[in-house]
Amino acid sequence: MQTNQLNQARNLDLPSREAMLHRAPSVQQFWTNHYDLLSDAWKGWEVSNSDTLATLDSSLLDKRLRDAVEHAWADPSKELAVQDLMQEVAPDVFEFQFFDPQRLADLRGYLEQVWEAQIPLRPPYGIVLNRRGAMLDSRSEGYLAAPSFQAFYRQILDRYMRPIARLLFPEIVGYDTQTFGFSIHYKPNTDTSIRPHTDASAVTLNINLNLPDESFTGSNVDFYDPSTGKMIGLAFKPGSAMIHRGNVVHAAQPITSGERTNFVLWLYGDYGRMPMQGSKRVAIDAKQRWAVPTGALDEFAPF
Ligand SMILES: O=C(O)CCC(=O)C(=O)O
Ligand SMILES: [Fe+2]
Repeated sequence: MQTNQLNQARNLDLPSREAMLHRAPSVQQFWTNHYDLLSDAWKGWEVSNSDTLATLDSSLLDKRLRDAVEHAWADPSKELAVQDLMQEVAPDVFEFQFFDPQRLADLRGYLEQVWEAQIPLRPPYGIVLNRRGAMLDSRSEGYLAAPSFQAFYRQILDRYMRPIARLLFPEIVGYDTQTFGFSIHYKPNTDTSIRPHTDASAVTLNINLNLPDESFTGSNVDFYDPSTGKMIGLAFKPGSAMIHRGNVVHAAQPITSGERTNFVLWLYGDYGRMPMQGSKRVAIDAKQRWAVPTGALDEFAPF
């Protein structure tokens, strides 16, 4: 009975933030031991909230992007129309409109209901422990396992992110079979910034979820420009996305007012493999880009 599991999940004793910060073995054990219970609880939650939960589908995405991507799936020779929507804003960093800002309220409303569900969610601790973030991929314990969210997440990765990434960074083909994702939230005095780092991904898609009236100051994401040795500061707009190779050094500047919410999605190869730095861009046929890998997802998680 999923309602029973929903109650059981809500009554679990969560590890303390202290223990999470120290990455105590008991914390990992907590999430591993309760993996199935928590997944079932999210299923039960979705059933009992089906009347009020927004429908998550491609209608939330920018229409131009959706149309160009749909055409490319139907006829890969049309893929350049997708590339035309991408703007190179730093060397090998591309910005484009991902969500329709007017539709983001549906997604954010859904995520608000997720927070109110009182089902334990594991926060991401890639570099820092982000308090109001969640793991999104089924390989991660304590992930957001609600089936409708998972279908949406998979659609974003398989139908949008992977072919777009292959178009921009052809050398990642074969290093893009596996998926990973988390959400992050910045707010002054809580989680404010991330120091310079690279991601353990072949490619990263970072999508902003701020509503049009949710402005913020600070919180630029800086990307390293190897030609000048300097960082280029870029600002997210509601629903905009940046896509870059995981090995580009980047950092999030402190947020000084407001809040910022993003989804961060990664692709890499089986068991975390990544292309070699500077590996050759091999030309491939457009048809190979617009395809979903047929192998199974493995269980490797970078954090
Ligand atoms: O602040 C951002 O949007 C970037 C986050 C990031 O680089 C990361 O979580 O690895
Ligand atoms: Fe990063």
